[in-house]
This record gives sequence, structure tokens and C-alpha cells, in this order.
Amino acid sequence: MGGNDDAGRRDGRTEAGGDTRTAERVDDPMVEVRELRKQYGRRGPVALRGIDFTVGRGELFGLLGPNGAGKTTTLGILTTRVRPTSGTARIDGIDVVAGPQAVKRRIAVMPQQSNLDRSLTALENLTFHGAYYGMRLKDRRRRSRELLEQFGLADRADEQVENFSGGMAQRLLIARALMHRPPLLFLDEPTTGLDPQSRLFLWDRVTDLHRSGTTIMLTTHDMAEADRLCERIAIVDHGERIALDTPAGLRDLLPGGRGIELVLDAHDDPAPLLAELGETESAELEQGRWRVRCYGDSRLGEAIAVAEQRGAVVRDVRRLEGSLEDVFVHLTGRELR
Ligand SMILES: Nc1ncnc2c1ncn2[C@@H]1O[C@H](COP(=O)(O)OP(=O)(O)OP(=O)(O)O)[C@@H](O)[C@H]1O
Repeated sequence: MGGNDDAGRRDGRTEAGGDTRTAERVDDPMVEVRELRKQYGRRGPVALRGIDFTVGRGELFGLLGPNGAGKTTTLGILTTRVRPTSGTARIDGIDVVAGPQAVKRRIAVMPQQSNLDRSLTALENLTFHGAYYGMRLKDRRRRSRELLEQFGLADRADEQVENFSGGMAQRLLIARALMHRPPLLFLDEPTTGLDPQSRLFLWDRVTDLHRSGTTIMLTTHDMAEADRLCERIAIVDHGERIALDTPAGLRDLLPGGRGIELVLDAHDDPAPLLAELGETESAELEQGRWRVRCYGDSRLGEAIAVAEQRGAVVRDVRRLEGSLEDVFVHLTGRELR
């Protein structure tokens, strides 16, 4: 990175990363994570480097970051599967290490990989799960029917899961997770691999659940998903929280809120040459090819003209949309994927 981007990014970190903004003022926490660290093995990778965040009761909260950022590890700790190296995590006031059984009763997890029993019917998958949680037969049956209805699977209740499409299996996974009426639901990359229609359907169900008061924590590397669903989002990268705010608050981290992005061929960092267009930041994508962002009100034609006058070859140009993707690139200098 070059140009005067560093100042912008540092601002972003201290503002969004600090706990002084409304972003971290949570009155009634359902999830509290403090200084959470995780190293796998004595010499293994450090997945978390001291993460902090709080999720309010009834909130729909997103953990957003690229592959390997530490999202699944965070979820693993909160769901008592992974032991933290240090730091604390509490669910509904209960420490996840000290009280794993009490935590498990309060949570539901929709895992990244389906672990449905494919030889059973949809209904059986739900009722067996209810039995595991000690639900009475009548309640199990009623709750299963209710959830199959809610997730658009009522007419497939007696069909073996083996025959289900990816979208149907995904919906059944959430339905199963909700059998014991947990107040907190974890969704780990819930729509990865789904077709657009199944994705929309799932988003609607998640929104319904949120409206009905369930606290939901979602991990995703899908910016659109986080933007559309979440009330607040923690962006994580390399095991660190680099921002935490509402989607609108995160967008405000872009200097000036708008700007232009150019892909240029140039020998040296072209950012200083374009400084007259406003605050700039740059990243070398490959040898001699740069991505430069100019924040401010410049027009596309003006930016191209200035770049070409300075000897750069313009390969691509676009107006920044102020999307979370744009914010992520601003904070990290990298694309999300
Ligand atoms: N069981 C494990 N043993 C060793 N290293 C692990 C283990 N699980 C995760 N890691 C490492 O910890 C880091 C964070 O991984 P994690 O799965 O938490 O990230 P993620 O953000 O969920 O990514 P993804 O979207 O790919 O699941 C990575 O470097 C990963 O290789």
C-alpha cells in the first residue's frame, strides 16, 4: 500500500475498532467475547489474536472476513467445541469453558457441512434431534411439523434426506438446530454453495427468526449477505477484529464516502501522482500493475486524464459503490476473496 492511505486506515481501525462508539454499547449481552486467543497446538497457526465483541440479546450480528480469518474458530469456541488458548467467552453470562453443558442448552448451531442423517426422513431427523434434547414425544412431533412448515418442507416431511437438494438440506439443518427452542442460533456460512433462489429463501427465514426474537450470530465471507441481514458486523482479518459497526457505520469509514478506483500499469506507485484528485490509496496487484483509489468527487474522465498525463496506462476504472467490499479493501488493502 502507498500514497496517503495509511492515515485513512489507521483512522478506520481506531474508530471502528475502539469500544467507545455506539457500536460496542450493548446493554443486555447474549454473547461476550474478551481478548480471545487461539493457537492450534504449541507451534500451530494462531487463529485468533485477541478478539473482542459483544452481541446483544435479540441481535443479528455478523462476523465477516476472508477464508482463514478465524471465524470458524470463534464459533468453535462459542459453541464449546474448541478450547481457547486465553481470553474469555460467555453466552448468556455463562463461561463457555466452565459451563459447556449449560451453554449447549442455550445454543443451536447450523454447521458449514451438513451432518443430517441422509438415510432418515426430514421428520425423523427433527424428532430424533428433539429426543436427544429430552423433548417429550408430543412436543417433538408438534415442533417438527411447525418447523417443517416454517421452512417450506412440510410436503417433504416423510421423504429421505438423501433426495434433498442443497437448499432443502440447508433449510432442514436450520430447522433441526431450532428444535429445542434455543435463544441463540449460530449460522456458519449458511448460504455457501446455494443457488440464488435458495439463498433468498434462507435470508427471509433468518429475518423471520430475528423478528421473532432469536439472537443470531452469522459468519460469512459474503459481503452482500452481511450487509443485507446484519444489524452490526465485526470484520475480522488474520485473527484480529479490524472494524465493528452497523453496515452504515462501516460504509462511513470510506473517506468521503465515495470515490474512483483505477487499475493502472506504472513502474512506481502512482498514488502520489494522483493526489490532486483527493485522498488516495494504492496496492500493487502484481508487478507493475496497481489498484489506486481516489476518494472524493472527481469524475471518471478527469481521473483517467490525470493518470494518463502522468504516464500511467489505465486498464480499468470504476466508481466506488460504497459497498462493504469497498470498505474491506480500504481497511486491508486486499480483496475479500
Ligand atoms: N483444527 C485446526 N488445526 C490447526 N489449524 C487450524 C484448525 N482450524 C483452523 N485452523 C487454522 O486457523 C486459522 C483460522 O481458521 P478458521 O477456520 O477459524 O478461519 P475462517 O475465517 O473460519 O475461514 P473459513 O471461511 O475458511 O472457514 C487458519 O489459519 C486455519 O488454517
